[in-house]
Formats: sequence, C-alpha cells, structure tokens
Amino acid sequence: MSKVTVCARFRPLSSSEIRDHGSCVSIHRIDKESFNFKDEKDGDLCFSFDKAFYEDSAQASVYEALALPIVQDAVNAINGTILTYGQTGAGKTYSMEGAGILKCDAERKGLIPRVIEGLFEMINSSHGATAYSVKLSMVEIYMEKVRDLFDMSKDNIQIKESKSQGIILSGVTEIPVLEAAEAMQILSNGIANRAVGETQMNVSSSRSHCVYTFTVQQETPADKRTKTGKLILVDLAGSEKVGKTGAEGRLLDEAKTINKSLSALGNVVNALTCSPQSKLTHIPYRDSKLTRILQDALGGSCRMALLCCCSPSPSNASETLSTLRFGARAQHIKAAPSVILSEDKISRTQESTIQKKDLECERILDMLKDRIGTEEVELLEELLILEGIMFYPAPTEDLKLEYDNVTSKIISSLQKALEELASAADELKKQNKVLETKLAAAENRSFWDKMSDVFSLLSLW
Ligand SMILES: Nc1ncnc2c1ncn2[C@@H]1O[C@H](COP(=O)(O)OP(=O)(O)OP(=O)(O)O)[C@@H](O)[C@H]1O
Repeated sequence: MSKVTVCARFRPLSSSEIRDHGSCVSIHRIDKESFNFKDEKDGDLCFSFDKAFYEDSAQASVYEALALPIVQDAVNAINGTILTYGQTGAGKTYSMEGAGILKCDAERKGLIPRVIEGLFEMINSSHGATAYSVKLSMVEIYMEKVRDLFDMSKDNIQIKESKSQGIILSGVTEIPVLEAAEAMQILSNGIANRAVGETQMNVSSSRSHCVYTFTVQQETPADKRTKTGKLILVDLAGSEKVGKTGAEGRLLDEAKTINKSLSALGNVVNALTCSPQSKLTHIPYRDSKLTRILQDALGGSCRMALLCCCSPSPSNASETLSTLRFGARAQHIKAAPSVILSEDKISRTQESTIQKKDLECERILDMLKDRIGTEEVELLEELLILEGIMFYPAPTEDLKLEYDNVTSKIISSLQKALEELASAADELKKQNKVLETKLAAAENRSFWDKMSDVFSLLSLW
C-alpha cells in the first residue's frame, strides 16, 4: 500500500490583487511541509502535506516532489496519475504547462515539458536490450463529453473498462513519438484546440478538464511479455462561484458543468476515505466523465499525485480553504499500484481469434439495440469487455468485412445467452430470493451494477 502524494502551492498575488488588497491570506509557514492557515471563522488551521510551495517556489522543485517519482514509475511499467486541482485562476495550468509549452524559459517550464524531458532522458540512458516506445494522446472533458484534442472530429469518445488495461478511451488518437521536441510540438498543437474562455477571474480560463496520456511500452527480446506504463496528467478546470466570476450564457453553462463534475470528484474522494470499510461502500465513479476517467487513479490501482493550487488573495480565502481541505482528505486515499502491468504477447492466430469473437459479440449487441435500448447495450458491451469476453481494441472495418461470414452456430448460442440475459432480471427476481434482496438493496445503483449481479448469478460467462 502506498499513499497519494499531495502538495499545496500558493501562486504569487496578481497585480490586480496587489492593487485591491495589498496583502496575502494569513499563512504562517511551519516547515517545508506544514503551515497554519488563519480562517476568519475557524481560527488557525494547521495543514500538513508532502510539500508546500509558495510564491517563491521554483517550477523545478514542484516537478521533483510531485512528478519525478511517477515518471520513473512509468518507465518501470507502473501506472501513475498527476492532477492539478483548485479554484479558477489558482495556477493549475501554469503549474502544468508553465508559460507555454514551446517557447518558455527554463525556469518557468511547467510539469508537462519537464515530464517529457525526464521521460526521454530516462529511456535514452537505459542500457540493455529493452526497446521503449512512447505514444501520446490528449483529450478534454468539455460539457460532459470527451473530445479528442488530436482529432476534433472525435467529439464523444466513449470510456470503457477492460480487465487487463483498466480504464480505456475507446478509439482515441494515439501518436507515436520518438523524441522530446516532437512530443512538445504535438502537445502544443493539442493545447491550441482546448476550450478556453475569458472570465472576470482569469483572462485565459480553462473551460474543460484536460487529460494528457503518455503510454510507455517496453519490449525485451528474451521476455515473452510486453510491459506498459501509463502516465496521465490532468489539468482540471477550476471550480468557481458563478456570482464572483460574472459568468453568463455559455460561460455559465460551462461553469455549472465544471462545478458538478468537481463535486462528483469530491463525492468519490469522500466515499473512498469516509468509511473505515470503504471497500464495501459504493463508489460513485460513474456520476461524471471525470471520475470515470480517474477511476484507476482514485481507486488505487496506480500511483497518484495531487497538486492543490491556491490563490493567496484574501478575497479567495474560502475557496483556498476548501481546496486545502480537499487535499487533506485526498491524503487518506490508499493506493496499491501493480508493480508491473504486462500483457502476454499474442500471436497473429490468437489475435484473429480474439477479433473474430469480438465481432460476433458486436453483431449480437447491434441486434439487441432495438430490443433493450442503445444505452443498455453500451453498458452491456462494457461489461463484456470488463469480464474479458470481448477485448479491446475492437476489430477494424476491414476485419469486420473479412469475418462477415462468421459461423451462425456461435452467433445463435451467444444470441440465446443474451436473450436469456434480457429477461433474466425479472425471472430471477421471482425465483431467487438472494437476487431479489440484492436488487432491492441496489435501488439507487446503476443499471450496469445491477447487470453485474445478474451476470454473477447467472454464471453465463
Ligand atoms: N506560480 C506562479 N507564478 C507566476 N504566475 C502564476 C503562477 N501561478 C499562476 N500564475 C498566473 O496566474 C494566472 C492564472 O493562472 P492559471 O491560468 O494557471 O490558473 P488556473 O488555475 O489554470 O485557472 P482556470 O481554472 O481558470 O483555468 C495566470 O496569468 C498565470 O500565469
């Protein structure tokens, strides 16, 4: 078990804050990790994190404390996620990108360019026969839709879950990169596609959560397995009090959606840390796209680091306090990252068998759409992937044609099984007291969770 790394960072006062207030919120530094925050209502509150950074802290020290260990992990095939959290204008994007990805002086470079340089340095200095390859993807969650920032025509990417790979963005563009400069250029193009707007709090406010994924794959000739480490950086959109930011129209809609997803994030963190038996508690990952994408990180199957970005202005004291409280709570999340995530190399024959099976499942799911609804079929597909019955990625169009004459015998047996499933809930409710109790207790749970119960009881698969 390891714990989440949590750091706090106070940005410098902006020129307008200096003009309006002149001074910072009252913070008394105790040591490198702890400080007292003076709250008007609650008095002196002591916060202690893995590190606390102030207006005089260097970007390099934030990278070293927060990201360096996670970059090392990714090269060793351990997944990791780094999040920047905080109210609008608190310095999340500055911490993540610095003063621009491409043309930024060395001192002000943010986490992303440093992560890229660190990653390629580690890969290039590794000796031995291991061959590394790096792929990049970049999406934003805007108005509860996942948009591919490398291909804006993909504006509603589906989030799926697989047993072996965890959370997956279905069909997302992944660009192979060979060196740091190429990676920076590609990410800079993606950043240019992000939704940004001007508010009273920030002239360049992110209106979406941005998710950068670096997939590092390594192959050793002697080994029969390939190992993959995923490094995910998330620049969250900032929470905002809409009265304060002066948001109207589209900006207001965006702010409401952002606030809703951040409160879903808060609920997940609460559910994970509230109960001593949190394993038994339902964790509402599916309440927002953000929490669903972060499920692996929050659920503890990979390392996580959180930077709580805070404004030093007295006018933002209550938001700063709530950011610090979020960080303090997140410290209690427990993680047990898998040391090595590996996949068996599969032969071409195995691959074609898998694709054939996937194709059969897809065909049946298509047939079921009319009968049980598109949303339910999507959930069912997720379940099939999760249960390891279907695999990801889905077969290409060419392969679909190639397998057009797939055996009717297998189709009909699968179809029969799915038909049974469609009526199973009602049938079993009558016959099976255990299921009835389970479903009754699960009144507030999603269709998907209920389907899991049905699956496990049917033992169909
Ligand atoms: N540590 C810092 N040093 C110098 N300037 C900073 C620092 N942090 C933030 N800033 C400046 O403060 C302003 C707001 O920062 P930034 O855009 O990063 O906020 P944000 O939290 O990403 O906001 P939003 O959620 O609205 O996107 C920017 O002009 C940025 O350059």
